[in-house]
Amino acid sequence: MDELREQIDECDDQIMTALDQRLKVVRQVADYKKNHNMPVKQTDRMDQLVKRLIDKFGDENLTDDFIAHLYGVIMEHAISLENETLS
Ligand SMILES: C=C(O[C@@H]1C=C(C(=O)O)C=C[C@H]1O)C(=O)O
Repeated sequence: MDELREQIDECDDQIMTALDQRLKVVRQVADYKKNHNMPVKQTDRMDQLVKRLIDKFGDENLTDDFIAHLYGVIMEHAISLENETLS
């Protein structure tokens, strides 16, 4: 049991490291949009992104609904940070 939970902790560390890296890139995207007068929220990109992830990773663990929900939360947070960056 301890060994299994260590594996879960390692997975969580990887997830958080990847999310932090993603948000650093999002801040760069915010700067680009500011310089090019582009809107922060881009629903076409968000839809394409979720579709790509579902096509690539969707299975009995990562269900379509879970991927859509998870990335809804992640992208709304990204949009909040972008708006903060621009204000
Ligand atoms: C990061 C961007 O800004 C917003 C956030 C997105 C994201 O977190 O992936 C995607 C589209 C935009 O609504 C982007 O336009 O690429």
